[in-house]
Amino acid sequence: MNDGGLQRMLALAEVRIDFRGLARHLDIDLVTIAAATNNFSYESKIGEGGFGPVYKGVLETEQEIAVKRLSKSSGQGLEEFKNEVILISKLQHRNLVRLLGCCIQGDERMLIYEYMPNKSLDYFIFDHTRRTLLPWQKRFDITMGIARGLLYLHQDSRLRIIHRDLKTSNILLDTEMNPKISDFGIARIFGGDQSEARTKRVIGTYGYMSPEYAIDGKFSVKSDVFSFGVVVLEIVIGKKNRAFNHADHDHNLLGHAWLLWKEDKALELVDEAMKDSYVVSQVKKCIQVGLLCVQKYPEDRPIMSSVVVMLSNESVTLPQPKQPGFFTGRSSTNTYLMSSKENDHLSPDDQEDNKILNNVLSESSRYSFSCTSFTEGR
Ligand SMILES: Nc1ncnc2c1ncn2[C@@H]1O[C@H](COP(=O)(O)OP(=O)(O)OP(=O)(O)O)[C@@H](O)[C@H]1O
Repeated sequence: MNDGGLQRMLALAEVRIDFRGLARHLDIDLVTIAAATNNFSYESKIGEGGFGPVYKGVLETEQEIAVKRLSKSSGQGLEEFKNEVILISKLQHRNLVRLLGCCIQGDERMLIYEYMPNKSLDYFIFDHTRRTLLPWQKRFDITMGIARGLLYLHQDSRLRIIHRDLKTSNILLDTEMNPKISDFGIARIFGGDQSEARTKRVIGTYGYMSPEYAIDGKFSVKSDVFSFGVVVLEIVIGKKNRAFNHADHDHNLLGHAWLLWKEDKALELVDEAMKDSYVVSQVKKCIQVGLLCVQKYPEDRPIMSSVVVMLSNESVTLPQPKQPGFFTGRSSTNTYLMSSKENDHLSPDDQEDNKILNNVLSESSRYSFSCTSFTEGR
């Protein structure tokens, strides 16, 4: 075993040993949670994620909580559940959602978080009316907050953590609309100087996954950076990458942004809802940073510490973004392939990517599939 593998094993062993103590420390019993959520009543339910329903509750101390109740058919095993508990309980940053406790009793597994009254970022930016509640300055602050939260995960916390499912709906908003990254169910810890891993079980959300992760199962800080880039572009443009379509071409939001960027028409991308509120230099910078993050090759993408510097420093000169990964969208015939005319303009590499994509992407937005001949990094 190489040094990276050994260090990762040690890091994992450390957190697993910790788990026994942590579980006791964080344990909230079922009776308390049932009382807080009015026995998981229909009225208390605030959402439903890939792993099960989420309820709002109020503890006796009057603290508001969000209870993520793992459904028995969710596919999230005890391991993934423990993973989320271990990870979040060890992390403390103002841009990460705080875990208050967990419950493992009989068949029941629950995670108890601080309650975020303003739901998630997608609830605002993809809604025709609510998007007006997020003027430019707020969107910029949210972008910075997400960048700082991700930087903490990648570099500043005691562990190096790859989130693997960063997306607009995983950014929760507190009372002041500060962003908090949530949903660590499939996050992975890297040990020592490990920088990349492969998995046979690719889980994530189409529209946010980098090409190397979706196709090869390879993940690293750079695959999170790709997802971050998609989120940044969605924040500025106010449209969802996956749902985007355009009358003149078959590109997704990334491809569309790249086309306009190259034609020096980036400002045409800006969400109409904030037409009067944005700062041109900041908006252009965010689009450029977004495009740098979604570049096809991981080595071309910046790391999060550079992203934070780029976003917060007016005088930094940024490189020109190269072609994004996965920039073709869904055509009207519901295929992920570009039209043959457009496909002809692509390099053989990209044509191959498109073919593979067409084969692997299913209709469900959250999916899991196996890549052959890769070893599981776990
Ligand atoms: N701490 C919280 N406070 C308030 N609402 C929350 C909280 N956590 C989750 N929610 C709400 O519950 C919904 C479901 O969240 P969850 O994290 O389980 O899934 P998701 O991110 O929407 O989807 P997926 O599991 O497919 O990634 C979210 O849309 C969000 O509005």
